[in-house]
Amino acid sequence: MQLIENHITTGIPLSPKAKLSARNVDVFYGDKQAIFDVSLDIGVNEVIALIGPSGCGKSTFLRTLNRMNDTIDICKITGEILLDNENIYDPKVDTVPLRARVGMVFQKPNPFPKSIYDNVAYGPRIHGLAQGRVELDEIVEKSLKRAGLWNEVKDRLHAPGTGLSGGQQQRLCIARTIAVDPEVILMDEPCSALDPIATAKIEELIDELREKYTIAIVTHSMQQAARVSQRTAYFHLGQLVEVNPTNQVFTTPQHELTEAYITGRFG
Ligand SMILES: Nc1ncnc2c1ncn2[C@@H]1O[C@H](COP(=O)(O)OP(=O)(O)OP(=O)(O)O)[C@@H](O)[C@H]1O
Repeated sequence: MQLIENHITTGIPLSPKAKLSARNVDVFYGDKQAIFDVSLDIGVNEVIALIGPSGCGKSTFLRTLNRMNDTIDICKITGEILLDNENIYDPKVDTVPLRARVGMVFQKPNPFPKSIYDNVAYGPRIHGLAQGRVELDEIVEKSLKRAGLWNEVKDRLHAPGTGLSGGQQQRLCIARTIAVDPEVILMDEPCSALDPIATAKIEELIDELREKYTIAIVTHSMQQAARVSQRTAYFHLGQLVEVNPTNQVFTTPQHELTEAYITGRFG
């Protein structure tokens, strides 16, 4: 693998404080290297979009940020991911509370086969976040409100989550993530299974969630990256080629590979 010259990877977040910092991260699936020496800071209350051609390693990199790759046996990671300056790959880090702090929303909405209420209450119950029913009810209501779903479901909280529309299911999954009070939300193409109206709702929601959380979103849609993110990171063949303010990436990209991608010359 030839390393790409002239990375534009200063990686300095727009906000002064980094919430997550990747340092020299390499990822291997067996003998095959999928991520090459990626360093990137993600700021507090920032939405960063990860873009690039299919197979460039966006999802792999995203999954390093909450050790979701641990679930893949052949996957090995070197380097460091610092969350508030602590390396999440330190052997003493427990991945269960880590994944509550750094929650994840997947491409395909994946509610549990439980009621709407129990989907949201699940995490708070296992993490012991509520003292009793009243507190749990409050967490469920607050999370559904924050995910913009409360008004649509408040009269049927005990109906199955899987009975909702695709867009509602994705907002339910966001409510489930929010319910355990995360600090970072990772989103892996959260709208790719949704229609344009449901997509617009999730995009509005991402903008609102930014006030409270740090968000990293993988997207195939450059329009979506432009609408929701403050910075955009362009990946190419497992390398981080450029990270810059989103409007700059889409108007005056600094690297020729970014320019080729955004002008549709490959991807
Ligand atoms: N579980 C796995 N086992 C082996 N190789 C994998 C695995 N997951 C991803 N890869 C490989 O790692 C590389 C990066 O894949 P990844 O899914 O991270 O890219 P991506 O940019 O998110 O792609 P896409 O946009 O198509 O979702 C690819 O070559 C892919 O084949």
